[in-house]
Amino acid sequence: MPHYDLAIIGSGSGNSLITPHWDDKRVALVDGGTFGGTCLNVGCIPTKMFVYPARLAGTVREAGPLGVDLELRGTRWTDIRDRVFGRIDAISAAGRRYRADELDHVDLYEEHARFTAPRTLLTDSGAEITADRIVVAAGSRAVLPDVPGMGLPQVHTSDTVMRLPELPRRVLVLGGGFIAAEFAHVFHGLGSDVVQVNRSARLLRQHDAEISRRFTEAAGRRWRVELGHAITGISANGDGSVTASFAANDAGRPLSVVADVVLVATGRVPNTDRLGAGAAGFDVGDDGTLCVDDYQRVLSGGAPVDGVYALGDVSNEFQLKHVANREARVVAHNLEHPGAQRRTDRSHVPAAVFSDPQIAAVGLTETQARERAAPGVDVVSVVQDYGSTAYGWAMEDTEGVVKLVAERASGKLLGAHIMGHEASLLIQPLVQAMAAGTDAVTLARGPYWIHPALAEVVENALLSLGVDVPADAPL
Ligand SMILES: Cc1cc2nc3c(=O)[nH]c(=O)nc-3n(C[C@H](O)[C@H](O)[C@H](O)COP(=O)(O)OP(=O)(O)OC[C@H]3O[C@@H](n4cnc5c(N)ncnc54)[C@H](O)[C@@H]3O)c2cc1C
Ligand SMILES: NC(=O)c1ccc[n+]([C@@H]2O[C@H](COP(=O)([O-])OP(=O)(O)OC[C@H]3O[C@@H](n4cnc5c(N)ncnc54)[C@H](O)[C@@H]3O)[C@@H](O)[C@H]2O)c1
Repeated sequence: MPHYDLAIIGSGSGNSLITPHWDDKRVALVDGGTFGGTCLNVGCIPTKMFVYPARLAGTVREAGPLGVDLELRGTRWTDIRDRVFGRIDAISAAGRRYRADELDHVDLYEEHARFTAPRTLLTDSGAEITADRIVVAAGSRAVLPDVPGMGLPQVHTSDTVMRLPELPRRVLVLGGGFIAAEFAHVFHGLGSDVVQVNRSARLLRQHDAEISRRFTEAAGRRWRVELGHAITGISANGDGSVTASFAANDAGRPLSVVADVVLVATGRVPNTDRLGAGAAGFDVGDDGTLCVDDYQRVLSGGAPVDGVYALGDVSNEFQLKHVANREARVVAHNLEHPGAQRRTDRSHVPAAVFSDPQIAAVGLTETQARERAAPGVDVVSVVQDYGSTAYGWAMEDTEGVVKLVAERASGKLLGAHIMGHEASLLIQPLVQAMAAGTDAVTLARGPYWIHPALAEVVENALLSLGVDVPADAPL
């Protein structure tokens, strides 16, 4: 039975734990999927490499009102796909080769493993691995509704839909979250007829209600959006297409949609259930996450298990790569400095939805801020249009908004929500301010804001927020 100083389940964010500290020690890296994990192979990176060309195609629509008559002669799906995976597959292969062949102190196990005891793993081929320290970085996977037809070859998840042999003529997108919003934009932008069907009444409903409402309307202006319908089944038609059937949530009419490809984007679950967490006695949350404390130590009966850590989608509810990366840095430190353990700070985690329009958010929604406000604390909010700034005029923008939520008396920023061009860039000064504890007045009046950059919409939102301005505030 091989024994290691460190065993890691998952070659996504887990791969970054193999620092020079381990050069003179023995490390096992176990991954039953594609080397490099979700973000690299089927997640953040390839999706954004599809989003960008889809966005370029969309500029044709935006240019006309500005007096620039562009014509879209077509998009080349196979060229786009091959550019994306030509780059990504090579990175995954090189990473795999490095770990498998070039590092004497690392053993790569390319199979699924589960715990049989807190520091013992059993792989599918029967190899038993013990280690002084084990890190679980096993990620999450897509879940599909339990209805007939989900096994049809036309039905895809984000794992497979980017490798299609050709651009489908008709795409049905199921769901109203991040993945659905991004892929509806990709396929619409590249030229497919897209129908997005969501069970609830708004898209991106975890977002601030104002943003969610505005995004639902904006998406409906681009592709067909059907709300309040739950899938009941998918059946194959004789011509290679499928028909998906939906029941209305209320007394409304049922719906059926014919499509060549169905993308199911109805959420992801942590891979905890396939890890033998029960055999090891680890705590599992109601949402299926492996329970960890602030130091990323896996818990058993509420107490940390010596030497066992977890990070990323398997153990946090964010399911975001920048959170997994941060947690990996904390775990790497804690493995290397057992006497000086550090905590993960998750207080101001931003996220962006790379759809059209783009969305970015950090902190509380207005509803959450009002519900959570301490007695006597007044919460204020503002919605500032991109179109109220000079750059917004240049763009002839009619959709973009910055929404801010803050405490009136202290000016403390509680939440920021942006929809529109490069929302993911515009939000970053607000993320920085919230992380550093900079109040709205100081952020608005301290630094210079470049004129007439689009960032002025953030400056103007801060200035119109309605927080109290101290007498000695910068002018
Ligand atoms: C379509 C899509 C787009 C996304 N876009 C973004 C984005 O733009 N920005 C963002 O921040 N996040 C995005 N995410 C989320 C992001 O990809 C994840 O949060 C991140 O990859 C999680 O990293 P991880 O290390 O926790 O897990 P992963 O990268 O999933 O790694 C887990 C690895 O563990 C392996 N594994 C699992 N169980 C076992 C086992 N029992 N034995 C052996 N191996 C096992 C798997 O094969 C996998 O390789 C996206 C996700 C998807 C699906
Ligand atoms: N840009 C990014 O950062 C990015 C991009 C993609 C994915 N991600 C991460 O991946 C995670 C998973 O993405 P996702 O879009 O699959 O999940 P999600 O949780 O964002 O959305 C799931 C959607 O599916 C719907 N749904 C759930 N069960 C359903 C059912 N049975 N029938 C119909 N609809 C159903 C939900 O109402 C919701 O609209 C996200 O939470 C996010 O953290 C991030």
